[in-house]
Amino acid sequence: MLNFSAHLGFQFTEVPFAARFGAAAAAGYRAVEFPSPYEQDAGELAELLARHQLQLVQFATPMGDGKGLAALAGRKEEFREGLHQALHYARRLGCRRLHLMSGCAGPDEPADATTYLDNIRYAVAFFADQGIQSLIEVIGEASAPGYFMSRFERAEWLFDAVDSPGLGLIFDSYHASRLGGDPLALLDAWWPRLGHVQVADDPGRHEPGTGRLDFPALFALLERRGYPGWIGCEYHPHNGTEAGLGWLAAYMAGR
Ligand SMILES: O=C(O)[C@H](O)C(=O)CO
Ligand SMILES: [Mg+2]
Repeated sequence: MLNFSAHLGFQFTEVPFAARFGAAAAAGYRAVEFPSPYEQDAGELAELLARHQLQLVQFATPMGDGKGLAALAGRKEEFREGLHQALHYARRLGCRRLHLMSGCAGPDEPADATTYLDNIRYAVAFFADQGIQSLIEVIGEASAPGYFMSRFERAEWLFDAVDSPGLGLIFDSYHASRLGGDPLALLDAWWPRLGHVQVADDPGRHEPGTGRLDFPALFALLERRGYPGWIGCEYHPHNGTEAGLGWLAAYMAGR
């Protein structure tokens, strides 16, 4: 049976951030994820996770003022300093996966492959020593203009160059579909490097079942492969988080 994690940046936004932990647990989730814990005190977050018996599945290293820093030529020092802050939170929160976001290039913010590769290699080694897996995710430019890690071809280049089990892919069904690929074929091809999965339907980025993606087939593939990890529910609820959990109840009932 597959395991699902609530994405607290997308779901349960009807209530303030601290209340989302209890709401997710009450809805049956045993794990959560959200990109940035740094505005909250690590001790308070640890207490919320413990009180609601939730695991924290993954979060991102400090993202600067946007979607990360790893490929930004002028921000190498800031990226590397951020790894220490991320490690502090990961240890305190018992989290074993960290997302290294590439950042978005802009007119005054150059990004390049050499900076990115150096930084990813450095971070993968830094976290692997601590038993933490580093993750990258392909996010299309339509969702994040200028995002450096915006194509699966580029991810292939990165994985070949880094060549370490300490690096895994976040496969996000929505971005995979938006990029024009066949999400099932992509998921299958990326299986050996899979570190985490996120789901949302396309179009709309709402609940599974609201668009054209074949989630029964996607879940069957993950089950067949014996996927041991978590599936983050990174979608915008169409009509309220709890009202939109029917797809998950249906999946659970079918197991
Ligand atoms: O944009 C995404 O899909 C990422 O997973 C994300 O939100 C990280 O902040
Ligand atoms: Mg995602």
